Amino acid sequence: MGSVDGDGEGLQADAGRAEVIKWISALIPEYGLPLDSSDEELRELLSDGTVLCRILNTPIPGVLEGSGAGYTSSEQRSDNVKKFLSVVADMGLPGFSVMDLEEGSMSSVVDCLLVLRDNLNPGVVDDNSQDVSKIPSRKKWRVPETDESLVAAAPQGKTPSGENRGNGVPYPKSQQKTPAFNGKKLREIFQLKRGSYADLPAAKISEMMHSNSLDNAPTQSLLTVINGILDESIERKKGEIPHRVVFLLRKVVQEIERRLCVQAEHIRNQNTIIKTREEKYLSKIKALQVLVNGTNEENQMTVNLLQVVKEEKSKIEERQKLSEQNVVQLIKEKENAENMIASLKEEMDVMEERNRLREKNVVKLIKEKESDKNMISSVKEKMEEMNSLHEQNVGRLMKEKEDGQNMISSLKEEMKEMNRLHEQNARRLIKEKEDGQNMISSLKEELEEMNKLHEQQLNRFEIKTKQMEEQLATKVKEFELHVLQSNMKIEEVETTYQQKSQLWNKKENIFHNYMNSQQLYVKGLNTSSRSIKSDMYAFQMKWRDEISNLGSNLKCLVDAADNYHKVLAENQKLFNEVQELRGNIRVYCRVRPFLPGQDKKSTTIDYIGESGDLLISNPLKQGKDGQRMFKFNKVFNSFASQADVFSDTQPLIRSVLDGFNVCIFAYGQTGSGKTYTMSGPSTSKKDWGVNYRALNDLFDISLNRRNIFSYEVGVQMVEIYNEQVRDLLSNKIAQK
Ligand SMILES: Nc1ncnc2c1ncn2[C@@H]1O[C@H](COP(=O)(O)OP(=O)(O)OP(=O)(O)O)[C@@H](O)[C@H]1O
Repeated sequence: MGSVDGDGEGLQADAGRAEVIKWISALIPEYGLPLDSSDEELRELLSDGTVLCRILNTPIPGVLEGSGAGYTSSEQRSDNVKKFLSVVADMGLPGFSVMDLEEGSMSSVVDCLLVLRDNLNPGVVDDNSQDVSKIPSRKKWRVPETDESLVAAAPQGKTPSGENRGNGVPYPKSQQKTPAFNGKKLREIFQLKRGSYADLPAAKISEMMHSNSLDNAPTQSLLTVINGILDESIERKKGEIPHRVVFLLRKVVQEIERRLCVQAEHIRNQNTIIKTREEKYLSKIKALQVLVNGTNEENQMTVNLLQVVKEEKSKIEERQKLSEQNVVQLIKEKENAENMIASLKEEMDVMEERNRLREKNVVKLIKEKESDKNMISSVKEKMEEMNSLHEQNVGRLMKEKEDGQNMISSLKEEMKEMNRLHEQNARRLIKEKEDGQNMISSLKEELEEMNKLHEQQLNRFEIKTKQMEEQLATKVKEFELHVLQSNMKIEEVETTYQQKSQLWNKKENIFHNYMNSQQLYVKGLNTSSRSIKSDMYAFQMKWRDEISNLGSNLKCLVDAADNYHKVLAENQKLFNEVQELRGNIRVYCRVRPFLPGQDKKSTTIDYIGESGDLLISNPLKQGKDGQRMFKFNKVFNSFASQADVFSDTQPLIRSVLDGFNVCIFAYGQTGSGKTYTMSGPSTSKKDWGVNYRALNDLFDISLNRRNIFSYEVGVQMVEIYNEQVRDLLSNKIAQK
């Protein structure tokens, strides 16, 4: 007894690969591979991408245009694979790396194809069947709690940048999809009344699915479609939601999810832009503040410089004042010196006056001397006169000598007295003269000394005056030079000061203008920043409201999905009841076509009815026995395919997975086609008999329900021949 559940990963991989090979063989029979093919054989089949494109093109014709078979260059092969991956990504399914197709494990490729098969479910399941394969996918779309989870759950192929999602394959843009869907049809779908979604033709839904109209549809319309489908599914308890509608529902939910992601991304981008702008504005404001501070510092420096210039100016003014004071002092000194010179001149005048007086005195003394001389001469004359008189007297006296001897003696005495007196006077006069002469000489000496002193003083004064005049002149010159230099310096400083002050005035004006413009600019920036902030706030509020609306809608959707599970369970129950009502025991008849070499004219089939009637005619028998009518649940004519035969038994397979016992067996004479019907003439999927198809369905459904149920499948193959049961899978040949 063999079990399909493998314990190891290798077994699982083999089973998966076999599934994929089975599916590919069914879709494209000419590429059929044996089920036990290796990874390398599968890689060889898929590596040029043609088979992958055909896998998509077969159930969805035209989804990949221009990806035909035949000789393909390496670029074409790569293009084919990329196209395939882009469509898979657009469907929101996991992909694989192009490198996986070239080397290494094929597990990711096999997984991708299995999921794709589950999603496409190509032609095996009819429209009435319940496609439970969406259950795990719906679980994947569960409404995320936060924005981050929204982004994480988003289909990566829908990222705005359209970049790889880790496998190095770029996703195509929406323009690469199938031709545009007619907008009218989309509106019809969006405006459908409740209960009419299931009636939408598959072609219309398929057309819409492969267009980009969902991308352009308003979110409210998409939500209306979801609500409509869910309402309809709840109301249609006895029916099921067709696969195409479920696929539409899934597509719509996927679109909403994508929009949520895009919106979240958009909000995040807007936030980043606002933050960047804010940082930019802050840095600009900082730069302006730095500029203002720098300008203030520059101003401060200029003010300091001006202060220094002012101080220098005040120093120069002080120096000028000092110089002026010096000049005044020098002028005063000059005046003093002049006064001194004047006083000295006056003194000199006084001395000259004195000298003049002294000269006058000397003249007076000389005059007195002369008068004394005159007096002496007059005295001498008088004495001569007296002598003459005396002689006259002597004569007379002689005469009177006798008479006058006495008198002569007395006269002699008198004369002697007179001579003594005269000698005394002469001596006194001589003395006086000598005194006068001494006085004159002393006066002369004194005068000479005075003159010498005066001359010396004069010379000194003159030298001093000259020196002072020279000093004064040099000082005046120096002072004039100094004053000139100071004036020049003051002029220079004043000019530079004026120039600098003009420059700084200009700079100040420019700076003021610049500051005003910058302040206006900053005000403008602040205003625009505030308006942008308020816009963004409004925008965020709007998006928050919209996201909360979407959240509540999605919550409703989740609730509806929960209800959908309940309805699904009810539907399953109802389905099994319907199967029971159709009959627990069903008998089908299959008419085998003639084998090669058999005479086709010898057929006994007269009539095959739609409701299971079979009329057999036997030309060898006459009358009633010649024709016999049989009644079956259904009769398959000789042209019925394996799939036709299986289609009626297929619903029963699901009942097996819901816990019902089902037995299908073939009955008939040797060579009637039992083995053909149950097993099929070959392993090609087209030729699969009921067994293979039933097992395939079992595996498919159990795989789709793997997140909900865990099934254990066992296979037993027995043959009952001549009322003896034989185990056909036993290794022991004789075991019964
Ligand atoms: N529907 C059919 N179309 C074409 N060929 C058929 C069909 N059914 C049976 N055959 C052919 O008829 C022959 C006999 O079929 P098959 O072996 O299935 O008969 P059987 O009932 O299993 O015989 P047995 O009881 O001896 O095993 C086979 O060659 C098979 O290919």
